[in-house]
Amino acid sequence: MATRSAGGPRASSSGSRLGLYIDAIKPGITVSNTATAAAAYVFAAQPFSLATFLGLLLGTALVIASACVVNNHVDRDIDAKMARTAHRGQATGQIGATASFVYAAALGVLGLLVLLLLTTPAAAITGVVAWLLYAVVYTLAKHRTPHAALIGNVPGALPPVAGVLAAPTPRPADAIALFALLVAWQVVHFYAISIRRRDDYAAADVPVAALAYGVTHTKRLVLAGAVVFLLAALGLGAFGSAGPVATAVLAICALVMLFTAARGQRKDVDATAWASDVFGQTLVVILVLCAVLVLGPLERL
Ligand code: HEM
Ligand SMILES: CC(C)=CCC/C(C)=C/CC/C(C)=C/COP(=O)(O)OP(=O)(O)O
Repeated sequence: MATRSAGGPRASSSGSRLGLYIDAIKPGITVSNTATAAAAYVFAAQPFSLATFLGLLLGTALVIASACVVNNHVDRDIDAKMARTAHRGQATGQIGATASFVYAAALGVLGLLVLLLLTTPAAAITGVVAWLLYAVVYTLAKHRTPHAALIGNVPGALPPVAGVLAAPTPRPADAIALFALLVAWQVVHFYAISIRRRDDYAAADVPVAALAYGVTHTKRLVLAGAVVFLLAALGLGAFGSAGPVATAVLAICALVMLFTAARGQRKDVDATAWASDVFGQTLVVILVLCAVLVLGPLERL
């Protein structure tokens, strides 16, 4: 039977107690997902309200952080077996069940209150739905099926939808195109990760795509994700509020990812190194997407 210390440095700490609690909210994921919500609000809000923007920023960050704490608690056994996650406080046993529960509840309740008081009911409801999908549905599915990636894709694509819905007059086309962009982006992002980290996932018996379908098939899914990203970028220009410059920048990002994805289909390419390149590119692309959304309104002046 699996024990929490197997494969992980149970006795070692990643730093101070505060450091462990910061780590427990997955700062990279919390910050980047919050950024997509905030950027989508700037893109969609006419007129812009600073109070709503700050409420969305804080409320979304707290709700995502809460979901990450729950996920880290449930995942503590598998996290202890993966080199990338073995240092986490819940995996090492330094953050127990009660502390996780209190921490997640405090973050979640505060986040929901901030969203309800400072944004719109639709944005707050989107936050609750995303919390349930990530903290409960994805987290339970991750251990059992490779389709978990597609389930996790939905909450990952909902923060920009919350951003649009926090605007005074949200445009459905913006919400739909941004949702599609994020879904496609995550296909590229996570299927590349599943290849790059496949040994880690194998050690923890997590059935990610690269293990369940094989590396060759997963590479094709990465390529498909890049194609859909291009279509969604064009859709944001054709049906949503993106101007020609914003659309062109996103299309260039899509073409770069497509080119890299296509290069990786060759048999002689080192799959792990290629997947790491793709992963790195997704991080640059999400930054560019946020910048395009923030600067996009300038094109409409
Ligand atoms: C199905 C959805 C997703 C899954 C399964 C997923 C999974 C992961 C994993 C496993 C890593 C660590 C990769 C490594 O170090 O090799 C990672 C990193 C990262 N992900 Fe995702 N991700 C998803 C969605 C998202 C979304 C929606 C965003 C942002 C909008 C995001 C942003 C990041 C960032 C910034 C990192 C690097 C920083 C960090 O490791 O914390 N991810 N993701
Ligand atoms: C408003 C709200 C709550 C939105 C949710 C946004 C969110 C946290 C998206 C991330 C999606 C995701 C599946 C991440 C990977 O988790 P993982 O458990 O596979 O990552 P790990 O292996 O690093 O623990």
